[in-house]
Amino acid sequence: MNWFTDISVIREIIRPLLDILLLAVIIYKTYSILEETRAIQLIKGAVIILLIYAVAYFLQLNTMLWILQMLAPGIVIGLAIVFQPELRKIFTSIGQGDLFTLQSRSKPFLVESVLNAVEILSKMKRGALIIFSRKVGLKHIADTGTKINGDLTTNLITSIFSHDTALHDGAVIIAGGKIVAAGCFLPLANEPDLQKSLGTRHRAGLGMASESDAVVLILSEETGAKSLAYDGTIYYDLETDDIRRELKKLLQFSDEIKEEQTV
Ligand SMILES: Nc1ncnc2c1ncn2[C@@H]1O[C@H](COP(=O)(O)OP(=O)(O)OP(=O)(O)O)[C@@H](O)[C@H]1O
Repeated sequence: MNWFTDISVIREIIRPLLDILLLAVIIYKTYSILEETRAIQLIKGAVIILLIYAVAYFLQLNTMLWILQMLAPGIVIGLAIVFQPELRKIFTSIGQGDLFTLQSRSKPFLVESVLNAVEILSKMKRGALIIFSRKVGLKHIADTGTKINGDLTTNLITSIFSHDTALHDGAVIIAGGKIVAAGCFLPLANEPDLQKSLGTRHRAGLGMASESDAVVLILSEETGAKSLAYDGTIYYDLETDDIRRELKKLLQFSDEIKEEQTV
């Protein structure tokens, strides 16, 4: 009998605890993914609508309640469409079992190889588009280009972008410490606020950073400006030291040091 009471006590305590713990982790992870994207506005908007609903409910403002109830399904569907990239990020993150993973170290020498190449290319007045894959797989993007699977070296990056070969056009994808593919086609950002002077290379970089968690390094052929795009935002014309610091910070989330990582 004792063991039976013990089990039911454990069940009574462990089950709600587990329930709360899982919910807290999901809410926290969702918030941390959303916080660096435009979806934070979505959360603020949702909180305001909920507050209006609560006030209308307690004061029995029937017309307001009726309107909110009528609009609710439309709002949910509309938001799901507008924030589809952010939702995809959340579900991919959950699907890849990242909820409980700890941050891993970045490999500083990989960052240095890329930065050296960018310096050389900048002096040669060449443009470049370099994608660092993080947790979200980029196989569908790598498939649009030419598979390389070569070691990440300054020479390889420089030669990809410095010659007028088919590979210099498009983006290079880096994952697992390797140059996985080159000449890749990226989705273009549909950002009305983006500076008019920024052309398709920058739009493609921002598009990639909006649709995935990738970090994108963009070297402008025209101005030599080096920019980073990540979490749906482009940071234009940064100093090399700032790029180095940001890359090391951002890529510590990367699986790029895990040999088993796929694109
Ligand atoms: N969707 C895309 N995916 C990958 N690369 C792209 C894409 N669109 C453009 N590019 C790259 O950008 C190059 C054209 O850059 P463009 O001059 O239009 O843009 P930009 O942002 O003004 O860049 P820059 O300052 O280097 O001139 C193309 O030759 C190609 O290499």
